[in-house]
Amino acid sequence: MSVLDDIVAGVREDVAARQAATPLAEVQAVARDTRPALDALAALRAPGVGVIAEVKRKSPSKGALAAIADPAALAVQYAAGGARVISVLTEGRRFGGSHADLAAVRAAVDVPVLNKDFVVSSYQVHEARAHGADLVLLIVAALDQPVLTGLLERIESLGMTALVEVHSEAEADRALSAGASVIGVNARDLTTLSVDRSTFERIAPGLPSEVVKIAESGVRGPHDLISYAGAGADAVLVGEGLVTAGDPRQAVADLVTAGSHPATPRTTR
Ligand SMILES: O=C(O)c1ccccc1NCC(=O)[C@H](O)[C@H](O)COP(=O)(O)O
Repeated sequence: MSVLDDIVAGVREDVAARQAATPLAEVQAVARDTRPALDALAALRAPGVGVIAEVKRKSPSKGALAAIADPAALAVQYAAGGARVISVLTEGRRFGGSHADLAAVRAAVDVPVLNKDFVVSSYQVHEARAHGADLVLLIVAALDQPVLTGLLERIESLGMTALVEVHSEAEADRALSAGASVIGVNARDLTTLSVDRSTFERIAPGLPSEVVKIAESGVRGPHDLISYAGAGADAVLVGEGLVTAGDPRQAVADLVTAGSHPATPRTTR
């Protein structure tokens, strides 16, 4: 079984347990009372290369990364450094996250918040909204085409934005067919877990100019952001490089400075 299949199997079990405890109608009722989603597309289309800063405790590839006792405090540091979006990993078994993390971050910052998880059912989309998410990740490799399209439509019907993650040209075609307007190219191979930044350079130039292009994984400093920007990134998504930094606010600020430098290229729309 691949890492992705293993993670998704655990997610399905956890979702079934949550749904048995809290029926969809209750989650939807909470979602209806939640502040409307922020316009993440506008944030991602702002000038300069944006930084999506991730709250990430551990991962299958690296194990424990950072204790993060107070995810909201970390998110406040990220926002103070100029992060355009905060990403919160909510998968529990392999990443140590939770919806409580998502809600705490949402309450602490004013920038859009991404729910980064392995979403395979519409129940999770409603959970994301009920906990204040503005964006929701969809991983093409984990979804067949009708489910991908249906989840994307559900996300948008709730006023949120879908970040559709791909690892190959074929997956990028599927993301576009489903109607994605924000596509993340993840440099981390979900079979080997190795990071190859050239994946973005290969896939991004083939995406339509109006699609927002996010380079995910492998950013360890401004030089990586500049390199992704040269290949057309509108934003980078950074986890490990920030949660392991001594000063996360400064680490984000250094990336933001690199991303807003006039010499840093960015796709023109
Ligand atoms: O990080 C992992 O090991 C991982 C393994 C399997 C599926 C997803 C995984 N990570 C999720 C992400 O996409 C990253 O957290 C995100 O892109 C940030 O990456 P990084 O800056 O390299 O921590």
